[in-house]
Amino acid sequence: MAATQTIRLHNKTFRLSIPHDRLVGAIGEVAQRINRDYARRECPLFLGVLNGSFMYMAELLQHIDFTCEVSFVKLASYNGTSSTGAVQELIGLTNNLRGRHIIIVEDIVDTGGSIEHLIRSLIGHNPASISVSTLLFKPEAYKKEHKIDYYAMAIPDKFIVGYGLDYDQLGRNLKDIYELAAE
Ligand SMILES: O=P(O)(O)OC[C@H]1O[C@H](OP(=O)(O)OP(=O)(O)O)[C@H](O)[C@@H]1O
Ligand SMILES: Nc1nc2[nH]cnc2c(=O)[nH]1
Repeated sequence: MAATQTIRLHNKTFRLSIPHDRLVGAIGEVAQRINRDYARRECPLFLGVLNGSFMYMAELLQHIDFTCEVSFVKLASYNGTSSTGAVQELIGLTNNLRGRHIIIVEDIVDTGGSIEHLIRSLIGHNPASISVSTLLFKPEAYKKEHKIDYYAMAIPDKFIVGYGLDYDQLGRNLKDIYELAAE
């Protein structure tokens, strides 16, 4: 079924930006790169960042063909359509990470504040390696140094919702990605 062209969440209008089939195709391609790079590493751990990563994690893992573990942590920095700049504490990390190969799974890397905070916390646990995988990457907004190893799509610096991403908690269930329309 064709995707709805515009939607309304709270008081804002969003228009269709990336249809579901393009998301799934791009995720399949990034998964093949991860499969090649991690084929010989012992039991890598995919570490999803809640809430937004649940859709990307679910699709990505269906394309991964090596033995792996999956876990989730939570961070939160966004309020409404702009960053609060304050990344909250990492919660929910129960795994022993010493010597593990960790692949962080994010829905979006924007300014990079969240992944920088997460990477700093993870380094303290002495993992064997850390890489970053994200569904969407905003290169124009990114302000940090850490390499974004695996991104399915680079997008312009516009606020988007859908496929796990929210506007004030709404829109996470949308199967396509929508961008904020000019008022
Ligand atoms: O690169 P940044 O500028 O830090 O932005 C990216 C972060 O923002 C979103 O999380 P958010 O804090 O909105 O929490 P959520 O996943 O629960 O919606 C997203 O899931 C990333 O974690
Ligand atoms: N929903 C949503 N969350 C974000 N977190 C960082 N950037 C974005 C964005 O464009 N949309």
